[in-house]
Amino acid sequence: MTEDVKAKLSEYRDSIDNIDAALIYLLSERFKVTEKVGLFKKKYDLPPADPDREQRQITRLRELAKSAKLDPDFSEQFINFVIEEVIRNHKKIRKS
Ligand SMILES: O=C(O)C(=O)C[C@]1(C(=O)O)C=C[C@@H](O)C=C1
Repeated sequence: MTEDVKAKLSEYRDSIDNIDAALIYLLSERFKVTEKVGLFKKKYDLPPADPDREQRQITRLRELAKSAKLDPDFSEQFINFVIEEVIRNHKKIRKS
């Protein structure tokens, strides 16, 4: 690798590191809110999962992904992955 190539790759990676940090902070904020939702659902005896809400989120995010030139299937997989973890947390809170 030439010095120029190394420098360019390092520049791209610095940018990736910043974006990854932003994603972690955003996810952390999302999970702080969903923890409140979990406690709220426990208090009012609401079910951990709401499939209708999930479907609306998926539809909305797929549209947003298209306009952002991101793969809508990837976006759907990503939000499903996050929601799965939220539901697991809601169930834990419910049992606590
Ligand atoms: O909106 C809710 O009811 C939530 O519990 C939050 C959330 C989400 O993470 O977005 C999680 C589980 C539900 O199935 C739907 C959405």
